[in-house]
This record gives sequence, C-alpha cells and structure tokens, in this order.
Amino acid sequence: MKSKLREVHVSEAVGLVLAHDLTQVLPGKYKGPLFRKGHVVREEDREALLSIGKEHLYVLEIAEGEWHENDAALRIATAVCGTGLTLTQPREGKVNLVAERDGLLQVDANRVHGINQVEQAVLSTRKTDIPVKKEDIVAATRVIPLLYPEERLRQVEAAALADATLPVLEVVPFPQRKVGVVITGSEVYHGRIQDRFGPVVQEKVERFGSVIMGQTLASDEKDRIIEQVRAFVEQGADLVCVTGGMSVDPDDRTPGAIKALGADVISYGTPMLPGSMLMVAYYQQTPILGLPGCVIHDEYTSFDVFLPRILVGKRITRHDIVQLGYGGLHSC
Ligand SMILES: Nc1nc2c(c(=O)[nH]1)N[C@H]1C(S)=C(S)[C@@H](COP(=O)(O)OP(=O)(O)OC[C@H]3O[C@@H](n4cnc5c(N)ncnc54)[C@H](O)[C@@H]3O)O[C@H]1N2
Ligand code: MOO
Repeated sequence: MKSKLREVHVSEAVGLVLAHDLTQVLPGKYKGPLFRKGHVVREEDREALLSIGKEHLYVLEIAEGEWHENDAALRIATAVCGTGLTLTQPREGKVNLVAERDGLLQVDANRVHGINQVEQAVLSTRKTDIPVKKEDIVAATRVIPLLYPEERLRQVEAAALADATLPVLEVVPFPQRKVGVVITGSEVYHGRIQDRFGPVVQEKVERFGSVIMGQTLASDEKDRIIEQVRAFVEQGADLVCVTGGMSVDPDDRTPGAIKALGADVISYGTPMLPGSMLMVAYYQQTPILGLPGCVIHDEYTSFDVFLPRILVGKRITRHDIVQLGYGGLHSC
C-alpha cells in the first residue's frame, strides 16, 4: 500500500502530517509558509490554522513500510550515535548529534561513506580526530524525500554496523595526562633570551585537561637531553616534549638525542606546514615529541594535530604522518 492524501477537519489533525505547505498572508507585512509540508500538526497549531481560514486540511496517511522524514532521520541518528553524544528532537526533517562532553571526536569515515551510499540518506559529520567542546554539533542526519522506505533504513542500519564493534561516531573524553617538557637551546639555558616555548606547550596541554609535570633546560647538549627525557619517562610521564633544535644546524641536537635514547622513531618530519620538522617517537611506549620552533608562533601546527590524539591514548603511526600532507598547507 502507498501513502495517500486524506481530508480531515483541523480538530482531528493533531499528530498527522501536512501534505502541502500552508501559506500565511498578512497584507503588506508577510507572505510565506505558516507550516510546511511534512509538519506534524500540534494541538497549539489549531488556532493559527483556523485564523488563516483552514478548517480542513490535507494530511498524509503514511503507509506501513514508509517513514516520515523526522522519524527516518531519528532512526539514522540512533544507528550511528555512540558514547558522549546525544540526539536533538527532529526539526524540519533533521536530527543533530551533539557532544555531551569535551573530548576527541571519533568518526569512522568508511561507514559514513557506506551510509551515504544508501539512496537519499544523509549523514553529514565533522572530521575524525578533532577536539570538540560540550554542546558542539558534530553531525546531522536527514533523508531527502518526505517519506522514506523502511527497506532503505534497514540498509542504513546495516551499513552503520558493518562488522564493527565501535559506533560510527563517539566523543572520547580526555584523561588527565602528565607531560614532561625538555627545553633545548643554549640561548635559553644561559638566560640570553627568555623561554617562550614552555608557556605555549603548557597552554596547549592544559586546554585538554592535562598537566605539565615538570620543565627542564638542556642547552644544546645531547647527553643532557637524553638524561632529562629518560628521567621524565622514569617518573611516569605520559608524554615528553623536547622543544627546539629540530632543524639542520650543527647545534640542533634534538632528533639525534631522541634517536640515541633508543626510541622507536615513527617519523622525523611531517608533510604539514607549519610543523614539518616535528619528530614523533616512542620510548618504552611513552610518546616523545620533538617540537620545531614554529610551535612558538604558529597557532596551528602538526603538534596541534597530534597532541589531542596522543592525550586520549592513540598511537601515532606512519599512516597518520602521511595523511597530514593532503590539506595540510596552512601557512609557510
Ligand atoms: N636550512 C634549513 N633551515 C630551516 C629548516 C630547514 O628545513 N632547513 N626548517 C625551518 C623550519 S620549518 C623550522 S620550524 C625551524 C625549526 O627550528 P628549530 O626547531 O631548529 O628551532 P631553533 O633553531 O631551536 O629555534 C628557532 C628560533 O626560535 C628560538 N627559540 C627556540 N627555542 C626557544 C625557546 N624555548 N624560547 C624562546 N625562543 C626560542 C631560537 O632562539 C631561534 O631564534 O627551522 C627552520 N629552518
Ligand atoms: O617545522 Mo617548521 O615546521 O614548518 O615552520
């Protein structure tokens, strides 16, 4: 059976779906829709409808096996919604997924593509691995037609599951991590200039609810850098940042020190600008980052991409490094 039109008196229309737009004309002031096609008539609409002379309405009788756009959007949203997210009530056929907490947004892009393959289904999301704030809208769902077939909703729900154990979208909270900072550079060590790296790293780390467990000065001495990184790891650091000395001058000792420490270097260099001279390494499972000078003055570098991921406990891989190049030219 297909959905069909039916004429009803306004007093019997509550809960039914308008089959067409209803226009309001206020001479000289306004002409436009008072209610749109698809609107579900509410008790409080009755007076407004009668005031524009609508005693009878065409409503849609929705056949079994078809879903109103609001209900279809809600089913899609429910199928993709994971922890740390809530759904809004449908409005004009759209449901939003809203962050319930600050955290790192996780989106399975492959399953988002799979859902959008289903004819006239819409799942629109922000990108994965970005930090979000409580109450941010991170995704929205809708369907294109006013009535949507059950069969396609089942296809959406199957695509949302697709053998995966994790939800399509979730917001992972930031645990409180301890971060050690080793500042290199003889000019800072000897007090020729004031350290500007420490406050920048501290602000970025605290933004995600983590703490700086300590900050040391290592001049440009490789052995001192090694010792200080190792000491932070032994004291239980969740991340150690070594600042400066990342370039190609003879006094740039940081990459050599991290290697000599025996760390597993994932990459020295990234294809993102700024932040191309970043080093990502792991020493006994603890992430060690070599931070290039640009982190002091550029608002958004490869450090800002990886820091929140590291703080939620994700391990950075060579694949993650490679991914930074496409769309990664921010300034240079
Ligand atoms: N020949 C090349 N030169 C540079 C390259 C390159 O590939 N080839 N890369 C450039 C890029 S990109 C960056 S980023 C920087 C990387 O610089 P470093 O990490 O080696 O930074 P430094 O040389 O140690 O310092 C640069 C600048 O910043 C001042 N600085 C450093 N630490 C502090 C601190 N804690 N507080 C205040 N100021 C600090 C330092 O005195 C220098 O003036 O290299 C480019 N060059
Ligand atoms: O590492 Mo530099 O990183 O791009 O300005």
